Amino acid sequence: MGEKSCEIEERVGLFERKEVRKRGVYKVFASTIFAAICFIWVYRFRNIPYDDDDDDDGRYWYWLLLFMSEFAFGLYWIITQSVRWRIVYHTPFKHTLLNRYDEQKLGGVDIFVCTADPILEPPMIVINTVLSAMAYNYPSNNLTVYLSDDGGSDLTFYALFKASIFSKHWVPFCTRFNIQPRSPEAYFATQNYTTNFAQEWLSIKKLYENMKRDIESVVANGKVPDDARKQHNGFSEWNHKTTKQDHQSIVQIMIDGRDKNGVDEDGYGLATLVYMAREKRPNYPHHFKAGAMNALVCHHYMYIYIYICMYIYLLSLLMCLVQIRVSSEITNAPYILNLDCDMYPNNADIIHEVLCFFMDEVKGHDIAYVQFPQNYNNLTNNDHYANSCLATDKLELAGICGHGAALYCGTGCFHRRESLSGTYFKDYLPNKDTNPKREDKRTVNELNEASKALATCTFEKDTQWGKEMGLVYGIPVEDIATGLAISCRGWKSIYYNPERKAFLGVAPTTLDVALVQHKRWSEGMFQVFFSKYCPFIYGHGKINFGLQMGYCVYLLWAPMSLPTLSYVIVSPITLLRGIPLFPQLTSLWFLPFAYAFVATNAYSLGEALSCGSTIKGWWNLQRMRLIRRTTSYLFSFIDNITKKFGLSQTNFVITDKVVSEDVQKRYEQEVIDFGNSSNSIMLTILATVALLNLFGLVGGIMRIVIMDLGFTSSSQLMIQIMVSALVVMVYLPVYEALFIRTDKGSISSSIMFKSIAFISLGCCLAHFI
Ligand SMILES: O=c1ccn([C@@H]2O[C@H](COP(=O)(O)OP(=O)(O)O[C@H]3O[C@H](CO)[C@@H](O)[C@H](O)[C@H]3O)[C@@H](O)[C@H]2O)c(=O)[nH]1
Ligand SMILES: [Mn+2]
Repeated sequence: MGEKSCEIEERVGLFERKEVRKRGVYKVFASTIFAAICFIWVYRFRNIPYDDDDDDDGRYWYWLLLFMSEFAFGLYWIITQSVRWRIVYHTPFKHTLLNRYDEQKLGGVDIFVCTADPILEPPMIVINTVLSAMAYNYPSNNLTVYLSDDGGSDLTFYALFKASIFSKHWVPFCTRFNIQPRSPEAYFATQNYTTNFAQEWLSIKKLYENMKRDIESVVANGKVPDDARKQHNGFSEWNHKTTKQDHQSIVQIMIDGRDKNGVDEDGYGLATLVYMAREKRPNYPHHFKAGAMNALVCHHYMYIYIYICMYIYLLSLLMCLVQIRVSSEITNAPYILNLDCDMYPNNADIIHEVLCFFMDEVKGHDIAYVQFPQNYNNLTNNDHYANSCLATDKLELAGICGHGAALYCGTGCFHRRESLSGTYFKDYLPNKDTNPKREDKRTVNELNEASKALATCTFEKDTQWGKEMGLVYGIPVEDIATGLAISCRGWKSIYYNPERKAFLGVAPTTLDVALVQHKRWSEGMFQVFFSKYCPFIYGHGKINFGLQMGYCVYLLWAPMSLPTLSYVIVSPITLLRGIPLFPQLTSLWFLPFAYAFVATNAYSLGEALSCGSTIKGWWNLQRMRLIRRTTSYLFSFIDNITKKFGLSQTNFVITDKVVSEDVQKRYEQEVIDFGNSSNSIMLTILATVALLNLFGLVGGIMRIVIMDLGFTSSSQLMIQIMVSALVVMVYLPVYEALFIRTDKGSISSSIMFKSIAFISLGCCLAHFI
């Protein structure tokens, strides 16, 4: 009986949690790899060549380096098991939700779109995201879209102004014909002319193209024409002195959902649309994206702050006045969706699904946020920059979910408002008033002015913003640190990867941009590891050990550069010098090395294929992994160290979202674009590693063939030959870019000469060890 009622209770929930079964086989397999790793450690430890003094060729040091590397690889492998041990998926039941609740009572959603630069992030991309967010299948009076413009640019404002007009046609078009995706650019690019509503299709497309032409020409000129300025009061906020780094706070409500004029062409209400550029002054740190997010989140808390002050200082009679003010905020919706400007909503029904998680009567109250994977709409078939992380999205993040949490990835994440403000779960009192649409009598102008005060530089001074409240400051991956902090305050979170992708963004299309992005990520994550937020310390006793380890899979990207680099340098150098470092083929000790290598790679290939990758895609991933580890991660490791000594400061290099035609063409042909690198030192290292392994491989083979080494000596060098051969195979496109290609995306000869100089210097030095 008890069992039965339990089953019904499961079914009446708004979502279901399912653990992937049959992981037993995997666990046995993983144990065999673990055994192999242990054997490798034992072999290294027992055979340290102390007494190799007959010819002092530095074998001891090379050996030690490999030992440390293998130790690190092994430990890292163990850490990665935490995200594969218990894989959990969630399914929401949105029909149950809609049957059970009146849609109007579901609660408001505030959508924050962040942009930072009208050149790197073209306003057309930004407004496509805004328009698709406005077109969600959700009651418009409960939907507000805020655009946070860290660029403080009137070009972006102009684009948003145009978009606000276009939305009056676009939103009803979307709902009338129930189309997807609702980003106009993506829609017109992928959905062909349809005969069902040909007339409307053509006319809306024309409207869109006119708007696009206007915006693009204004952006190209870099100046909003005077007649356009007259169309909206908001333009008066900009004058000739306004710059990106120096301007007052600007808040403009572009569409007021309460207003009679805030309706679409069919007479239905539209979502409220707000433009916001927080104040920026040269002397105040602005904390990049985290600062932008906090300026948006804080609306609500400013009032709570006033509320508390007044409570203490004023007569209780005044209380009701204050309360009126608290409840008469701009929106103060209970849920917040956070989006990067290039991540457009691709699934118009997703809000209902997310609310299933938050509103589940039994399991929903402790969920702080629901994170979606980062997906892209511009990937090539074999994804040659390995931008999509298929296995990460399908398995690893679901594996972290097995520990009751999700990684907050900065975009495509729905938050419960309180969880972002630093509230501990134990102190959380669910707000029963889910319909925050206030009966606010203030005019748009009054609201604009009131909100400006909340977006000033000084507002956060001496407060807990960026520390205990809001998104964490001072770390380039504010998202990861914030998510961890929320989990440690007792909240749960959910990772949800629905069939139809919820959001699509723009992936980097050149190697340079891809590496810079990974540098920022790995740097930020390693910084988290070394900050007070280190999961093992900060999370101790608050989150389970598996989750602490799960975080480290990502936080430790940067230091993993060192063992990888040691491997791909030591192996060719010792080949050139004929120093054996591995067991020979006939020795039993050869087995653990071979097994660990073959088993982990075969598994990773199988995993990638089962997650929808191609063989070539997997191969590309191996190349990118090696490139990232030897460049981006290395530099972020070094930068982290220099930062510790105060030699450099946190920075946030924005990912470039524009591409020239030439670059786009190479991208579509899956040809790696090495060119135009702002960071030629990364390319030099890349070329050095590639050439060194080529020389090592050739040198090693020649040594065996020409010097006619006996079987024993040559088989002792076999693993080193294989390591270098693998690097050479993975790096084939690098040699092509060095020696064959002549296009703009190839590697310049000056870089080649620099690397050859490096190698010669390195080999000379190696002789002195
Ligand atoms: O001073 C800044 C810098 C950036 N941004 C915005 O932050 C977002 C992410 O920047 P982007 O350059 O596209 O970085 P990505 O590497 O693509 O971003 C990922 O990684 C970041 C952390 O490194 C997270 O903040 C992002 O949400 C996540 O998508 C963009 O919308 C920017 O407009 C700001 O609002 N203010
Ligand atoms: Mn981005």
